[in-house]
Amino acid sequence: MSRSVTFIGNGKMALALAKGLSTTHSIEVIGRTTEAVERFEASLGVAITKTLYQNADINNKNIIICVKPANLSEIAPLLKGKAEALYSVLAGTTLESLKSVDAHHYCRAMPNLAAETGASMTSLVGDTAIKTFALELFGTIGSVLWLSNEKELDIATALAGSGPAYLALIAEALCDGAVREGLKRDDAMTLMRGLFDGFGRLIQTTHPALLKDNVMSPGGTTAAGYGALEKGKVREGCMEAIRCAHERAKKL
Ligand SMILES: NC(=O)C1=CN([C@@H]2O[C@H](COP(=O)(O)OP(=O)(O)OC[C@H]3O[C@@H](n4cnc5c(N)ncnc54)[C@H](O)[C@@H]3O)[C@@H](O)[C@H]2O)C=CC1
Ligand SMILES: O=C(O)[C@@H]1CCC=N1
Repeated sequence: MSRSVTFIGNGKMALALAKGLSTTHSIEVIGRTTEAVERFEASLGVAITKTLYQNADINNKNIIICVKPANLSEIAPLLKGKAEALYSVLAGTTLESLKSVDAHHYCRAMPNLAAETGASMTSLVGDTAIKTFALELFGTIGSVLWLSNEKELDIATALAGSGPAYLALIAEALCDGAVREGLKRDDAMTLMRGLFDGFGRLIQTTHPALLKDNVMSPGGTTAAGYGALEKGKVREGCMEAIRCAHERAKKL
């Protein structure tokens, strides 16, 4: 395996990305403790190069930084050498502030948790000299979209970065509703998973408004349920979720 990536941080996002990338790339993880990087390797199920911050040399490497935004200033001085490229998944953290880590090129990426199944929707922005490489790297773990500026990336964070959590709320609530009506929990979960799978495919080629029109029969069940969603202000709630998440990204 000739291609390699180095992760800084060993949390949920690093693991999801490493799961998606480990079939095509060799993986190095820089972490705080031997136990943490060993746990990471065990969860990944693939042998990795395990490095602690005190020994970290990022010279000429492709780095994906996956720590919390607040940890960047603490970590930057610990990294020796000049990276080939620094890819950051840190929400709201600007390209300018990434320069506290020495690198030839900088890129912000906003993947989501579906990276672990090779189905992330990842937005990217940064140094156009590495655009092709970045699109290919993150293309390994799903779909990619290169955006024009960082403001757009912060909005993309609210939509596709945080999005799995919003859809999880809908998924759980729909199951709860079915259970309240008397369906067994396991059956409700099976139906919900099948629903999301089919919907995920349909929405690739059908506009959401048309999809809804095709499901809703006059005076039928969908119209009754849809009315309840509008009464519950689900549409407004979704738009507010994006606004609040975007506001938060700007403050991180
Ligand atoms: N979880 C998600 O779905 C997504 C997360 N992100 C971004 O990924 C980054 C990591 O998030 P998660 O993996 O969810 O969080 P996490 O809490 O699972 O992992 C954070 C990791 O940061 C490292 N860390 C924490 N404190 C540290 C310190 N003081 N010094 C050095 N390293 C430290 C540790 O390796 C820890 O595992 C965040 O910046 C977040 O904005 C981006 C897209 C999606
Ligand atoms: O909640 C967060 O801040 C991160 C960024 C996108 C998903 N999780």
